[in-house]
Amino acid sequence: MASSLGGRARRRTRRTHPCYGTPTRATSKLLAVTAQRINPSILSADFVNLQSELEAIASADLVHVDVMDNHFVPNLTMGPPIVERIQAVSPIPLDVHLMIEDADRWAPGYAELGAYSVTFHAEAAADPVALARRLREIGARAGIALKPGTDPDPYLELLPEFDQVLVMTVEPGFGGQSFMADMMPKLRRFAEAKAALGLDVWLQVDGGISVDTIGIAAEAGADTFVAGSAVYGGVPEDRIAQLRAAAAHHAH
Ligand SMILES: O=C(CO)[C@H](O)[C@H](O)COP(=O)(O)O
Repeated sequence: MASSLGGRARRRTRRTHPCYGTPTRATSKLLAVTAQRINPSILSADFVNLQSELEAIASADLVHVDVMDNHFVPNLTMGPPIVERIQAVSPIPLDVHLMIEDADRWAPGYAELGAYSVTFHAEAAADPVALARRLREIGARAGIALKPGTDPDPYLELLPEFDQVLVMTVEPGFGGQSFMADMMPKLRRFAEAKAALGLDVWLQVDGGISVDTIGIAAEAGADTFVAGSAVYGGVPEDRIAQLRAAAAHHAH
């Protein structure tokens, strides 16, 4: 599939991290024994000072970049030009979360600009498997996200096609919402499928993650935690350390 980001979608050097290396299928195998990941969401950062806000979270694992189009969700954030600049200056790899319609068309461009991981919504993709394969072919980790109301069943058997599953623990669109503990049975279904299939797919949660809720998600099988207001609502480095400690307490 050709990229639809026009001249901006030049292939970029993928920003790697000493802990991760290049995100190939082989690397993915090595990551089977890794611990949990804390991915701050820059949705809660000061958008006027993004570079210093990125430097403030250098102790995190990946930076979660929320791309919203005001169609798939009722909010608008950024597109390829800004993500490309974030990619250029971020001290840690990019975990791009696309909350946009027509993911089949737009997602490959984010992989081409060098994002380490690109997650699209199941509800916004016509052919999730073909799209995931395309993302992997470009060199990114392929993620699929499910809104709270989306049935996990069709995706359980597709798990080998993905490097990450994002179980939304709020309705996508805004930071600062309350954690939906009733998403834990869905998360457990994916954790069980992951174990049964012997996969190292990352299970991510996003929305309302704090020191009070991260343990609930970790207990249900999450290993990758997105936190916006919980990180940027204080001193980011301290908040990241606190979240890491709280998650580790409940690690599987
Ligand atoms: O995807 C998102 C919203 O759709 C954000 O990543 C999420 O809301 C993070 O914010 P918070 O941790 O404050 O809930």
